[in-house]
Amino acid sequence: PKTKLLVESLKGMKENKNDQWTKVMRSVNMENLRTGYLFPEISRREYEHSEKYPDAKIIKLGIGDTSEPIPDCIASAMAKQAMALSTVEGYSGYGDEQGEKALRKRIAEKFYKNMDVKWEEVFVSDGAQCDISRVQMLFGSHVTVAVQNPSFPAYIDSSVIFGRAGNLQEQNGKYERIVYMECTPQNDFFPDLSNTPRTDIIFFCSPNNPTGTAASASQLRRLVDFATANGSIIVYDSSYAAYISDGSPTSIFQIPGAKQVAIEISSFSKFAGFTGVRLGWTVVPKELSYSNGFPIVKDYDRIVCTCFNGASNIVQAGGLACLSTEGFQAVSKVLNHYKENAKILIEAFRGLGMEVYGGENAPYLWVHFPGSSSWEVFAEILEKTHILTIPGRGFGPGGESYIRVSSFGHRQTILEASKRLTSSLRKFNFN
Ligand SMILES: Cc1ncc(COP(=O)(O)O)c(CN[C@@H](CCC(=O)O)C(=O)O)c1O
Repeated sequence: PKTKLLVESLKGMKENKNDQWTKVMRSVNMENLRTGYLFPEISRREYEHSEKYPDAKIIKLGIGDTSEPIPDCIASAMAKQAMALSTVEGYSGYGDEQGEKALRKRIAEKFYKNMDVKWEEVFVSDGAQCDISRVQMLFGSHVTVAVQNPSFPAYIDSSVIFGRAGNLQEQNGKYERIVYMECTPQNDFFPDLSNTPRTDIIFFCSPNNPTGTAASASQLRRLVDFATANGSIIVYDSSYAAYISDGSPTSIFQIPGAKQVAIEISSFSKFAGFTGVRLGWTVVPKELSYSNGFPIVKDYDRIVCTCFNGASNIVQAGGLACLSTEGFQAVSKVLNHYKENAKILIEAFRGLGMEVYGGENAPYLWVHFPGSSSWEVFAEILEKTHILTIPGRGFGPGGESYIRVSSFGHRQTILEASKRLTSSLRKFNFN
């Protein structure tokens, strides 16, 4: 297969007779990424549609990008920090690559109370997306990976880039070395671990993108027991934990024993509107070790120091403000706005007799169109209502016949989307 990829890349070079080429061969892992990353493709479709219908008011319920302004007390804290940099006494240069101690301590207190997570195990970053790849740097290309199916694409695509996915199997759209753990309404979106092969790494996202469901304490207990029995490492993505409304665990570290088997990645993006500001964190417990007993946190610290020079001091000031009493009350109000949006959209789809999952513990609805191609449903909804969603197939084979609908948006926009969907979906003929 590698030869096949090499031949293809050489063929690619021959088609381009005029360009000046280097003599450096393209990575076979990059060659193996056979499709573009999902979200830029959605943006491209949006652009195409806006070209076709220049007067249409496109409603964006696709990419999970927040829409409401950052509360003033938080933006002011960032502005204040920015202005301080213009003074001799306020100026500061490189900070600790692991993050400012005050913010690390505040994150540990706010999100990991009574979970025995120490501030020294919290690494502040420029976002969860980047940390997914930094965590991947911890492991060799021989390492085996399991993901939920459907799954946020970054876990699969970064595994391909790091050479631990094998080749894409065209017939089923799966990478041959990745274990896909089926998550469906039939199994309450939690994989059947008794039929799941052992892998070194298990990526697990809860609340889940794209299904919008949150794993229960008993399910996560089973996941931790499974990883403990197999000597595996769970990479747990809790980027949507702030949306949990039904008492499900907000962290894997609420489960006893998780500190011996899990790393947790999280983000300010979705609860504080920091998608463009860029702030996240990763918890690597001191108890977590490789098979030779070496503490993984030491390698993660080395990676952070070598590959990342720390999150912006201005942004970290914003992060601290988010976690103040005033700041967290303010962002909680915005969270409730998005939760209300989700209820409006659920009502619209359920009013049409559709199967809708998620939306209670996450800002995503997972809407089922049995027997339909998700890309066709996506295209038909965009064409008929000028509403952008995301085809479930973009999250893996398990997403076929679903679309993901995000609840980020101004209230008027969501009400307009609800009206359009209600009036138009009845006429759709999905089969
Ligand atoms: C599960 C999960 N983890 C991490 C991230 C990224 O977090 P940052 O802290 O902002 O880096 C997202 C964003 N998913 C969004 C945006 C997709 C994108 O543009 O990459 C989504 O699924 O629509 C996510 O859904």
